[in-house]
Amino acid sequence: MTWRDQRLPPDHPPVSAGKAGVLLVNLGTPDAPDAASVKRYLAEFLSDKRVVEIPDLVWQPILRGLILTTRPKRSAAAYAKVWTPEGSPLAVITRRQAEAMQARLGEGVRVDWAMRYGKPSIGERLQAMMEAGCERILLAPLYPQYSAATTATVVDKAGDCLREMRWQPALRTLPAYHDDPLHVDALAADLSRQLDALDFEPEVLLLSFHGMPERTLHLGDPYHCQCLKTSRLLEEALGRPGLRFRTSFQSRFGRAKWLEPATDASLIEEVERGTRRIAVACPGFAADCLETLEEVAMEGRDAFLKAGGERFAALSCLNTSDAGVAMLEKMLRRELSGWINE
Ligand SMILES: C=CC1=C(C)c2cc3[nH]c(cc4nc(cc5[nH]c(cc1n2)c(C)c5CCC(=O)O)C(CCC(=O)O)=C4C)c(C)c3C=C
Ligand SMILES: [Fe+2]
Ligand SMILES: [Fe+2]
Repeated sequence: MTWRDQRLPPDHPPVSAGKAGVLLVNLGTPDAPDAASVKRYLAEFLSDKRVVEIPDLVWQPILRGLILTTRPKRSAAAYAKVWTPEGSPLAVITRRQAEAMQARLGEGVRVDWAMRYGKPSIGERLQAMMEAGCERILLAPLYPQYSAATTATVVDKAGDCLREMRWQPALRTLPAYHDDPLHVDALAADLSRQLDALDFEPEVLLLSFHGMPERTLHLGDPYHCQCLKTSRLLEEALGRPGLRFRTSFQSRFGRAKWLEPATDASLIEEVERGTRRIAVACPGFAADCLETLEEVAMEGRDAFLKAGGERFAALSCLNTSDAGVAMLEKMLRRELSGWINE
């Protein structure tokens, strides 16, 4: 007989315990594609010291006085172009990924999802999981490549929330999976399927990753190297000798130097060197979002065609594709080892 089988005294608070849970986390997104919601979201996101590594005394006046007075309107217009009836693509896809994992992992594990910035928050979902009896939680930041600005800040936030709990869950975290054969094979299978379905043959496959300030590379962030490794492994796994591969970094923010080459400049450079047919994939994003659907698939396409390119295809992220959910299930089962019946 375990303590759980014993009868509790009548005045004892209710006990619900013994389960394992998985919390999928992605970056975060505004509640609505309007300037006020985007402002709230950006204020939280860009005040994170893991994201903008400038002392508050210098940064907060720039953020409050300049960025939050100009950017929300422009970003809201971009969000409006990709918003769906169910909400922001990033939130909708992350929720569907969690639903797919719940169906695959079964009732023995509780699967939930959260956003690092905005809603549903990590704190709210961790609390709900604890209340549902999850004494063991696998925190899964859905970033294939590690960076302090993404992966680490998810763990920081979970730590902040746990600090407030009397009864804490045991915590595991999903490591970055940039070179995990499960990830590389899933990307290769899914991108092959999409390339085969195109009505043209691209000359170039551009692999576009979210950028980071170049300084973070010199400070020891492994993000840049992990992006390049994903690219190399993906090129090998795709095995398409007729296709030329190229890696670039998108979404530059602020005045500092960011990782290069930039995606927008690379697209124009390709046209200048004679490329007319291109496909772009974003293997640093687990789910399609503003950066892939608007910046690459809309802005990138327009710029490429305007410069003289003829065919442009933006390929989807793994999202809830067969390859994507099969990969996620295998990775989660591996990380849950010993916590669930295999
Ligand atoms: C995939 C990894 C990501 C890294 C690394 C990353 C670093 C990073 N981002 C900014 C600034 C912004 N990013 C924005 C959107 C955004 N970023 C990621 C992912 C990474 N960011 C995603 C998935 C998204 C999309 C969110 C969505 O709602 O769809 C934005 C907001 C949009 C805008 O106003 O342009 C900003 C700002 C910095 C400064 C940074 C590294 C230091
Ligand atoms: Fe970003
Ligand atoms: Fe590197």
